[in-house]
Amino acid sequence: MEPHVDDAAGRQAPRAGDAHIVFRSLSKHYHTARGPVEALKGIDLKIRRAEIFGIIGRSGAGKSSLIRTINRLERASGGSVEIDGQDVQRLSGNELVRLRRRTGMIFQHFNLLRSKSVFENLALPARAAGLPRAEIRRRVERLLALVGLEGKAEVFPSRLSGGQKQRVGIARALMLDPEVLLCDEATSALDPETTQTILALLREINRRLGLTIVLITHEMAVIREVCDRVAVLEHGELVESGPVWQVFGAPRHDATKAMLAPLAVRLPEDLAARLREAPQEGHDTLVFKLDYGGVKGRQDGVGLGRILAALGDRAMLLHGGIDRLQGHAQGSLLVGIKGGDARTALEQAALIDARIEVVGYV
Ligand SMILES: Nc1ncnc2c1ncn2[C@@H]1O[C@H](COP(=O)(O)OP(=O)(O)OP(=O)(O)O)[C@@H](O)[C@H]1O
Repeated sequence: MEPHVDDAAGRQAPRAGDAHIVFRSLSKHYHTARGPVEALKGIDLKIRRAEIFGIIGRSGAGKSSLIRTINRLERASGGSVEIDGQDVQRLSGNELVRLRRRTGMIFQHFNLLRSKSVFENLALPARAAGLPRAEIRRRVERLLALVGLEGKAEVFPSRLSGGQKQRVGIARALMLDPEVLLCDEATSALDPETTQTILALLREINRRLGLTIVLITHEMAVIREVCDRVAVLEHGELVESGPVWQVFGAPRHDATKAMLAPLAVRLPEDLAARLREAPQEGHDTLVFKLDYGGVKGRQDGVGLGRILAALGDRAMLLHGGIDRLQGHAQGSLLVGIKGGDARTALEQAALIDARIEVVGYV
């Protein structure tokens, strides 16, 4: 098929999946009274056009510093950040203004002007960009409809719920038709139900407008719900990245495992209370965990026949379940085998295509 050509110079039109934002050996340090703080160290990362990309990390890992280098709210100390091949570090004043128009941003606390109506909040950046009045009015109407706030143009932010304020924030970020939307903890101030509706809206915007969305969050459920790929930062370094099903299905780095721990299947309290390290009188059921996920090719589910064939009919499913993440089966099953000799049981379990961890005996 002929490549689609979009401009007079014959350049190829950007396509979903192309590299859109590229960090090369990016570093950032801050000068503080107590000396330099290395917030980012040698980050190499590509974010693709039209994907939803999540950045996670514990507090102080460098998430805000990283996202803020994209629209140069922070300058890098070394390396580069490119958008469509353009090094944002090298932009002149006017080019920087244009870059900021191409990268909308939304914030945890919405950052709306309280003394201005919704209309005015949306109109301000457009006026600064020199858009004609009629066009501003058209855009405000279209975007308020897109975010589900028709009829709210004259309302003041104080009369809106948190979720509605974030919808205004999203509409404002879209006023200048950006190609990138940066989300800085955009749902962290919202209750779980409102979070779901905002995430659904971000998904819809991503699909309908083909926007590249980069979000930082400390909420793993947000990443799981909405992101295509994810990167994990720890002490300013990129420690792992990949599709969410892979990183969440089989986390490799301790920082990732620690952040995902709250989502992990754990031994229920009643069993945990009876748990022993070795078999004893009355504690002779070997308990182990089978972890499924993060493995290429396992899309259909987990074969019960194989579990039964390997572990025999003394095996009991104690707890857990299998979920689906981006079309991949993943989850954990806690299995018990009564009176089983641990070694034989584990050798048998190894025949099942899962990661195995002995929990103890109950
Ligand atoms: N303006 C600044 N001046 C000095 N140090 C800073 C500044 N901004 C961030 N830092 C330091 O840089 C490191 C990375 O901070 P950053 O805010 O990027 O991390 P984060 O992962 O976003 O953290 P959090 O989840 O707590 O917001 C931290 O050690 C932080 O204290």
